[in-house]
This record gives sequence, structure tokens and C-alpha cells, in this order.
Amino acid sequence: MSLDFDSFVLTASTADLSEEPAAREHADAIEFRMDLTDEPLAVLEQYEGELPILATNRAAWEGGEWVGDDEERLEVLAEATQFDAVGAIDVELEAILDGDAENVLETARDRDVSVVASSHDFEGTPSRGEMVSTLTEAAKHADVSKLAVTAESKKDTLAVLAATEQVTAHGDRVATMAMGEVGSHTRAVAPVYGSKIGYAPVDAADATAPGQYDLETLSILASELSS
Ligand SMILES: O=C1C[C@@](O)(C(=O)O)C[C@@H](O)[C@@H]1O
Repeated sequence: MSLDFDSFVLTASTADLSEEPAAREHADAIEFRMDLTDEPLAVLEQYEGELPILATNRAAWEGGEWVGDDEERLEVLAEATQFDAVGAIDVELEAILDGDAENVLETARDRDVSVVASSHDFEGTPSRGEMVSTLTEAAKHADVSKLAVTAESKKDTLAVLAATEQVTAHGDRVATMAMGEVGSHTRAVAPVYGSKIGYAPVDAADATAPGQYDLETLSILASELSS
């Protein structure tokens, strides 16, 4: 199932693929957080859902929970691309720039699986110029460049939205959001400025990042604002 991100894709972000039927009503895809579950490849093999999957195997050094060797982490992510339901994978920009992701990127391209190159800032929000550079750099290596930052002020949220608009106007596909309470509204508003991916838990209690709306809420807000 392909995921091309030509228009906004709302993902139900989860470690539990059995949530797919509950997500179907509001989501366009599932973000499967492989790092948050045991035996993710076995789980993928048994997946019979309708929604395509964006597979993420987030490193501990990027805020995820994959414990163990990074080479193995990327290998497991590459193996996830063998399943038809996997339409996209998320690869950390840092791993790409370090040269560690060559195999997983090549495997994804061979199998026509889209790549999201992501980076996160859990401490704060860089300047608009720095965010534009990061997004532009990531776009050279992937179909979508994603940046999640932590907003501490409304000024920060405006900088994220401005960077989103600038890089989108330049012709790159981006996914952006400000984590944290102050940044919550950017999850609904960023798509207006071009952001192509939203992340939300089916149940608010299972959030995979700070400041996420639950899936139904983000679906309503994003579609009202973007229509
Ligand atoms: O990178 C992202 C974005 C995210 O961190 C968010 O802020 O919604 C949620 C993660 O599950 C996903 O992999």
C-alpha cells in the first residue's frame, strides 16, 4: 500500500496494530512505533488491517525506546519494508547524515516504500533559519522531511509555522509540529502551511509525544482548518 504524502496524511500513532479498526474512521494511515513493542516484525507479518503503515523504529538517542545496537535497529526497519502494508518508513536524519542508513534507504527505494527523514528537538525550538536548513537538508535524502521541536512560547510556534511555509513554498514536502502544551495547536494548524503528516493516538492516554491531540480531535480540527 503506497503512501505518497501528496496531501495531508493523518496517522494514528501506536505501538499496537490491533487498534487499526478503531483508527480507520479518522486516520489515513498508522504510524507503527516498532520501538515501543516486542517482536515488531512478527506483529507486522500478522497485520490484516486496511490502513497503510508508516513504520518507525525510533532510537533511544532520538527520544525513542529501541534498546540495543543501532545497526540492528535499522536492519529491523529495513526488514519491515518487505510487508505490503508498509508504505513508508521513518529514518532519523542524524543516522542518514552519519552514513548509517544507506542500506535501509536503498532497500526502501527498491521496494517503492517512501522515506520520512526526521529530526527532533526535545529541548527547545531552533531559529526559523536553522529549522529551514534542517528541513531542506532532510528533503535531499527523503520524500518527506520531518521536524518536531519543543515550543516554549507562542513565538516558537510561529517560527515553526513560518519554516513550514517557507520550505513548502520552495517545493519540498515537510511534516512539522511543535511538541508540548504551548505547541499543541500547531498540530492542527501546520497542515494549512503545508505540513503533510499528523500524528495522534487513538486514545489520548497513549500519546507518543507531548502535546498530541487524540485522533478524532486532530482529525476534526485539521480537516476544518484545511477545507
Ligand atoms: O516523530 C514523530 C512525531 C511525534 O514525535 C509527534 O510529536 O507527534 C510522534 C512520534 O510518534 C513520531 O515518530
